[in-house]
Amino acid sequence: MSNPDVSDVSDVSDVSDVIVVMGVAGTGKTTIGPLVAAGLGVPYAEGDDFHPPVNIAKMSAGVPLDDADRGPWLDAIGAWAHERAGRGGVVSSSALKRAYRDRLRAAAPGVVFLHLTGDRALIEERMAGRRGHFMPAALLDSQFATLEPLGRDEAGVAVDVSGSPERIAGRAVAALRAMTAPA
Ligand SMILES: Nc1ncnc2c1ncn2[C@@H]1O[C@H](COP(=O)(O)OP(=O)(O)OP(=O)(O)O)[C@@H](O)[C@H]1O
Ligand SMILES: O=C(O)[C@H](O)[C@@H](O)[C@H](O)[C@H](O)CO
Repeated sequence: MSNPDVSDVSDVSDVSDVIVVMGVAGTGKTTIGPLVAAGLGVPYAEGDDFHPPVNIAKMSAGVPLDDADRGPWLDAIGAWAHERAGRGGVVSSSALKRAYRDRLRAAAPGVVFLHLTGDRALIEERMAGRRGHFMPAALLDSQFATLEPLGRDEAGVAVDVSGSPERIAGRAVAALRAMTAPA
């Protein structure tokens, strides 16, 4: 099937890799991540929950995080990924720079990235419709400016975020299964 729905794959639960759902703010990590975790039969952790309050306050005030702000947050996510190694899990983290992904890989060497990619206009529109979230859409420029897409040597897949969450998650699970299947 060319466009599997996530329900097609939700009965299989043998993925032992830890998946980091990455991408700019508003790309759908919080929406798609739990669906991918359900499809793989593994637990989901929300990356925003690992931020210290000072980071949330900074973003709420419209100020982008810098490398120093993101360090302890990445380490907390890396610790979760390490703890799940060999048992599987899905965790969200913007992981915008390669150096941030290097830091996550240092903590959890087998980690695989799922990059949710999308058109800036689409993501901005979705962010504008989001209510009660600390992240202002005004920070989207800095998110795209900071983003370094996956390199060819980085374990991971990129999935476009057009369409329904179920369709996106279905494509993501299929792509992850294809790349993590034993040779
Ligand atoms: N495929 C989709 N179709 C329609 N709306 C979507 C889709 N995916 C996400 N959304 C909506 O877009 C908004 C942003 O999605 P979400 O909060 O999941 O992004 P995020 O990457 O987790 O953002 P952040 O990094 O800022 O926490 C939400 O209001 C969500 O409901
Ligand atoms: O690296 C960053 O700039 C931050 O982690 C953000 O990406 C937020 O976590 C998230 O996007 C807010 O909703």
